[in-house]
Amino acid sequence: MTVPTPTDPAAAPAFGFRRIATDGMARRGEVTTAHGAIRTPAFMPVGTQATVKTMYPEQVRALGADILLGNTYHLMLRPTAERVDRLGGLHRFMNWPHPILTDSGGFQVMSLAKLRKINEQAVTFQSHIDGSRHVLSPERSLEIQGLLGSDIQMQLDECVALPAERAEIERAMRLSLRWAERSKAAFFGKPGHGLFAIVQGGDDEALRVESARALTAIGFHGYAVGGLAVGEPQDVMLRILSATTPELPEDRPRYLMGVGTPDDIVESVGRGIDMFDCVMPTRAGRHGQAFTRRGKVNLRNARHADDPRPIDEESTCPAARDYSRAYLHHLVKAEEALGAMLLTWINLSYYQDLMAGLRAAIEAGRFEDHKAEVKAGWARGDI
Ligand SMILES: CNc1nc2c(CCc3ccc(C(F)(F)F)cc3)c3[nH]c(N)nc(=O)c3cc2[nH]1
Repeated sequence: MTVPTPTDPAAAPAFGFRRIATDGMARRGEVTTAHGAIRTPAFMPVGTQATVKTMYPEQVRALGADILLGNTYHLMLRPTAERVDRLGGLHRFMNWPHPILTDSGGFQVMSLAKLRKINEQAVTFQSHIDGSRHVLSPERSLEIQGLLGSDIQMQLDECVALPAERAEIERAMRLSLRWAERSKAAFFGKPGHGLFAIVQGGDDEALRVESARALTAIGFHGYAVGGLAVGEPQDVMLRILSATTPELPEDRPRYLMGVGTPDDIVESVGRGIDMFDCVMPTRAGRHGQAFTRRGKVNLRNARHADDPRPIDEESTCPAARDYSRAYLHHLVKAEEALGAMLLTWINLSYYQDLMAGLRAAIEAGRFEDHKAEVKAGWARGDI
């Protein structure tokens, strides 16, 4: 195959980000990619194995999702990136003709694979599916993401779980910086496709500032804040964000990886984050939990057995409006598939409504008031 000549990612014509409004540190923006635009602040549903579990792609789109996440680690193992490429790429494969972001796979290797080893060159590991051996280097990760055809590609990085020794955090942060350089050199920026770097540095503000400044100097289409939502308390995450986002370019999107609860998202938007992903709305849905504007409801709880009310009669989502809590409770207890489907629908709908509300509030210059209103709703507790 022809070796693509690397281009400077910053030069790719159609990939872009524009800020429409700002309110304090909060930003209302729009990312443009080869497969369409992403309204920010944005929540990106997780589609690990080329599907958002229990949802049709048309449904996910109808809820207002502009972009989905796919996973290099899972898809390289099954069905393999080469097969997805032969079948027309991930957009065609999963019938999602809108933007897709893929993670680089390192995080999943460290949390899922067996016998994994990391060195300067790459991560090597054995598949959790069949034990086969694999090598994931910064270059191979981008080759896979390119074969999948994802619109936003992530550099390969090393994320350390917290708490961790400073020396360990520093080692992983510097390796990730060297891998960022190699990723930029290897990135073949087709028009409308972007490469994001990932800031590391654990819970150490000085290391975070060093990582953010070094990555900004290299130059990327966007910047993710990695190494968080790995067990640290919310106040630590927010302190790190407050130290990190001011060091990132204002005219590029920022993506906080793996975050989070509705409260995490509102607080992080207020600290200058534009893009979020989290398994919570989908995973919690499969476990019987509903996210609502009045807080979380656990439909496994017997108190719902005779409750004829829907989850939220004012919701535009049929799953939250047309089904009783008693019925949802029954489905969850009976472990019926429809239970997971309806609750996932409810949760993704709530997360997209939350993001739409934040976007409107920033545009109207009333982010702080809106934040207070949303938090008051969660505190009502009469759910
Ligand atoms: C849950 N907390 C968390 N998730 C984190 C993730 C994964 C994000 C992700 C991407 C794609 C998918 C897919 F399933 F939809 F594909 C699922 C999850 C990180 N990823 C990288 N590269 N660096 C990090 O430092 C990092 C930190 C993370 N904290």
